[in-house]
Amino acid sequence: MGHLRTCPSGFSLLLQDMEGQELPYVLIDRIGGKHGVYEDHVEFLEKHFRLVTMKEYLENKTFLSKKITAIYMWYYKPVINEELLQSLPNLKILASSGVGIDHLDLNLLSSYSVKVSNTPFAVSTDTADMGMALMLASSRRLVEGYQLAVSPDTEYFPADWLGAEVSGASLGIVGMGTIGYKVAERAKAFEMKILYHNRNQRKKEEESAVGAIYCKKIDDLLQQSDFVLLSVNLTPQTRKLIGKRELELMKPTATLINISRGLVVDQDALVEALQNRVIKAAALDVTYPEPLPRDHPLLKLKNVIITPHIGSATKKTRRRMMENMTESIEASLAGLPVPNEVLQ
Ligand SMILES: O=C(O)C(=O)CO
Repeated sequence: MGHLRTCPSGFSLLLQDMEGQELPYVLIDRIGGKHGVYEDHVEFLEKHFRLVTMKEYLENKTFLSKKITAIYMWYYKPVINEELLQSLPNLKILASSGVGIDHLDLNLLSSYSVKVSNTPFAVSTDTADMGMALMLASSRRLVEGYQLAVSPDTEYFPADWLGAEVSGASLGIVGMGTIGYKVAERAKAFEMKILYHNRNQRKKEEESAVGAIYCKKIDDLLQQSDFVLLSVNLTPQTRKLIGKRELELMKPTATLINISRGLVVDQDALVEALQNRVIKAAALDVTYPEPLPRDHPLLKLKNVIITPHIGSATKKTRRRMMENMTESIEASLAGLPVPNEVLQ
């Protein structure tokens, strides 16, 4: 007899009747703390899986190594290496939180016949919102404004304290995937002129829905944009995509916004460009490393705002990511097509 199990996001699986059967053993790094699975997700996860923390696994490796069939990778942990993969002969799937997969060696995982999933659709709306938040905060100098407002000896309404307008400005989106497109939808409401650069041109109807103009050459986008927003995946092709040359092509009044990965930008070149006012400002949700060393020059510049990689950090989105990861693991272990499988 089978029964229908419905996950909260509506994905349904016809599973074998599990009554009396053990739940699948799923390896996690830890519960709570930095990188740990959120404590308020645990009740849900434990209805589906027998969670095994790394600590528990290392203490009882002989028994657990054959039992574990999935890894639930919450924010880059546990770290996957050959030694771990060799020790898990029955591992079928690694479910990774978030959209980026640059922290994974897909060739290595596939050589152990391990499927990989991520959660691209769960994170796209919040990450696009974050791009807009950074653009607005940087152009209207919110952080500096807050400091001015709370300073004990400040004078209000200083004549030289002016920001730049977002409405009506031009926005160049580098990487027009799901997140980039959602940024464009938001920017349209701000009456921005939208340019984009992408490996492939979007369909005409998608372009006209947001009024976006395709730039086959990234240089054209860089030269024309008041704001350049990076929403590309980090791959060998996009590593340090924005370097000295590209920064010099940008307008001296332009702002660079990065919601993708720190390594898409040559950070030394960025520091130099900001110090020498080659570009006006930067607003970064991502850097390398994360966090930056406390004495890093980017942390000292007034024309930079930095947030701690919080693109998808809202309660609902993190919950949806966890549900998506659960669905992918269950589908894989049931031999069904895996939602959000990362195909090589
Ligand atoms: O989902 C990801 O990979 C993110 O970094 C979101 O900010």
